[in-house]
Parts: sequence; C-alpha cells; structure tokens
Amino acid sequence: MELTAEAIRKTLSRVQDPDLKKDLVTLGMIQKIKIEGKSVSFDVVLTTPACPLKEVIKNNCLEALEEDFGKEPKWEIHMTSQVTTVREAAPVLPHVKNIIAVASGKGGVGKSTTSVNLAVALAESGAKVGLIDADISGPSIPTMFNVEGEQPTVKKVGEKNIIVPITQYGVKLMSIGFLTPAESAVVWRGPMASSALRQFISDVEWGELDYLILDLPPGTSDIHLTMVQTIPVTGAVIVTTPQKVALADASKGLSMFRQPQINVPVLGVVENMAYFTPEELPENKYYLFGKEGGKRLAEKFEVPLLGEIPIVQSIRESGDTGYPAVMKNGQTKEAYKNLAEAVARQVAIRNASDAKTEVVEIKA
Ligand SMILES: Nc1ncnc2c1ncn2[C@@H]1O[C@H](COP(=O)(O)OP(=O)(O)OP(=O)(O)O)[C@@H](O)[C@H]1O
Repeated sequence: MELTAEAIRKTLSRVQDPDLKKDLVTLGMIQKIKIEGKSVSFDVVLTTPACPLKEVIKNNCLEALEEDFGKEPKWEIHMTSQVTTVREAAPVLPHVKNIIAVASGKGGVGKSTTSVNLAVALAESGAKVGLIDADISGPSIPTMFNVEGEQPTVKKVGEKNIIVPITQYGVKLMSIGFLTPAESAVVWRGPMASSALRQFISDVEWGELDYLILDLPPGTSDIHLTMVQTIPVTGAVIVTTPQKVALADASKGLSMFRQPQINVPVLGVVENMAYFTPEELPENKYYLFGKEGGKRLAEKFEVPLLGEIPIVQSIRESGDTGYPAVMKNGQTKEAYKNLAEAVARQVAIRNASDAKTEVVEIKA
C-alpha cells in the first residue's frame, strides 16, 4: 500500500480505544502524521497521561500498520495526552477540566489518605492537579502534605484579592486547615464552611487543571448537599472499608450523589484497608475487616471497583510524616498508581459518553 497520510489514517481507523469503544481516528486521537521517505511519525493523543492502556494502544497501532505497510517503514509513535472535559465554557472554574469529589459515608475509613495519594499519583503521571480539603470536621491535608502552619499568600488582581494556593509534590492545595491554626478548636458551621469553600472556588488562582480533587467531609449531612451543589462536580469516588458498618454508610453516601437534585455520576468505589499485608511478606493477606465488601458494594450499584488498597503500616506513617505513600517505591505505590489510572479512565469514559449531558453545573 502506498505510504500516504490518508492511507495511514485508514489503517489506524481499525484500531479501537478499548475503553471508549471507538476507533482512534474518529476520536481525533491521531495527529501530526509526518512522512519522510520510509520514516513515519505521528502522535496518539490519549485522554489522560495516566492511561493504563498506553502500551496496548501503541502495539495495536504498530500491528495494524505493519499488516498493511509491511515491516520496512520506520514507525515513530509518540504517545501524548490531552485530558478531556465536559466543562467547556463552564461558569465557574472554566480552566479546570474535571472536578472529582472523594467521599465516604463513615469517618476514618481513609478518605483523606485516598485523596492525597490519588492527587499525587495523578500529578506524577504528568497531569495538572489541585486538591481542595473540604473536610471541616478535621482538615488533615496540611499534615499529609507536610505544609502544616503554611499560609497561602494573597495577591491583588485588579480590584480583587486572589489567593495563591500552596503547591507541594506537584499538587496545588487549599485547605480549611490553612485558615485556622492547627491547635484552635474552631467549629466550622455549615454556612461558614460553605462560604469558605465558595471562596476556594471563586477566589483561588487554580490556573489550568486537569483534575481538581475535592476531599469532602465524611457523612451525608446537609453540609454535603450544599457543598456538592456549590461545586460543579464531574464525578464522585466513594471510599469504604470492607466492614459491614462502613459499607452501609458508603451505600448512603453513594445514593446521595444519585439523588435527582444532586445527580453527580459515581465513578466507582475504592476499598481501603481491603486486607492487611506485612510489608516483608506481601503475598500474605489477612482480611481483617471482611473480604470483598467494596467489590460487592460496587456490584450492587453497578459501578466499577476502582482499587483495593491494603492496610499497611507505611501508609499510616506516610500520612503522619507528610510524605504520601505513593511517592515511595513498592507495593503501595503500585496500588495507588493503579487507582489513579482507574479513576482517570472512568473520567475519560464519562466524558466520552452520553451521560455528559447529565452533569449539572451550578453557579457558585
Ligand atoms: N490503607 C491504609 N493503611 C494504613 N493506614 C491507613 C490506611 N488508610 C488510612 N489509614 C490511616 O487511618 C487513619 C484515618 O485515615 P484518613 O484520615 O485518611 O481517613 P478519613 O476517612 O479521611 O477520616 P475523617 O473521617 O477524619 O475525614 C489515618 O491515621 C490514616 O493514616
């Protein structure tokens, strides 16, 4: 077959994105085809830098091309990415492509730990990431990022005061905890918290972000309703442990997002503390809180199980020392990396599906 851009496109239109179930050409993923003699280069623009199928897609392209053009041409395939969004021309946070709420029904199940490691894992994949700590009951993000006691600066843009978020480990951070000294026992009442959060949305210099993670307080109170209605959430991630009481509360949390007045797509469930594993014997698993509760919850609500995170001493220690577990090599890094890939994948699937019309945008 003659080596032309059109012929290459025709061949690549046989290669599908396994998640989006459409071919790469129709999805607009094949760009910058350059032919120089027998050397061909082109870009494959994926929907997220955290794409777990990068290698699979690349190999499928190569296979199809060699089938049609033989082994002689030299193929140079650049795997790049551009995170997708359904928030074009959004009234608030117009440069933030996706807002992901991390929620749990019950407290203490590891929602903040999950948010932190998810945010850092996404940033490590190359995405632009922000994190809002909306946990008014006990903001722990400053500690988990080792920025306790730091205060965001304020700058004037025109007539307006703009808050510059704190950046740590490649993630832009705002926390209710930055606004009150750690030792003070300020109780954030609903309206006060909502107004602080509204400020986080309207007065913070977030810039361009691929993913803004929102660490919500535990539970399903009125405060949640206000928060979720204040912030135009793209999708929600539900964190639970496999324990019966946690699962019952997680069901409530999940159902909250599906209420008609909220109507936020649930991206999936994370089973935290899924099993205990001693770091020196990673193949030994002990199901302290029961087995596969998160999986059953995900099945019941017909949403994906995004990850199973073991209970490991170093995860707790990393939280306390402010050096997220995902930054250290080993088994927990893999678990969080896989989680980030699964979340990014579900966001891309959401954005490509018809469900996008259901995402509610509410002005802050
Ligand atoms: N997979 C894990 N392995 C070991 N320890 C964990 C794990 N996940 C969370 N923890 C620890 O459990 C405690 C509670 O976690 P975290 O603060 O993330 O929970 P939370 O659901 O956000 O709590 P809150 O209800 O206070 O918001 C912390 O000390 C944390 O370090």
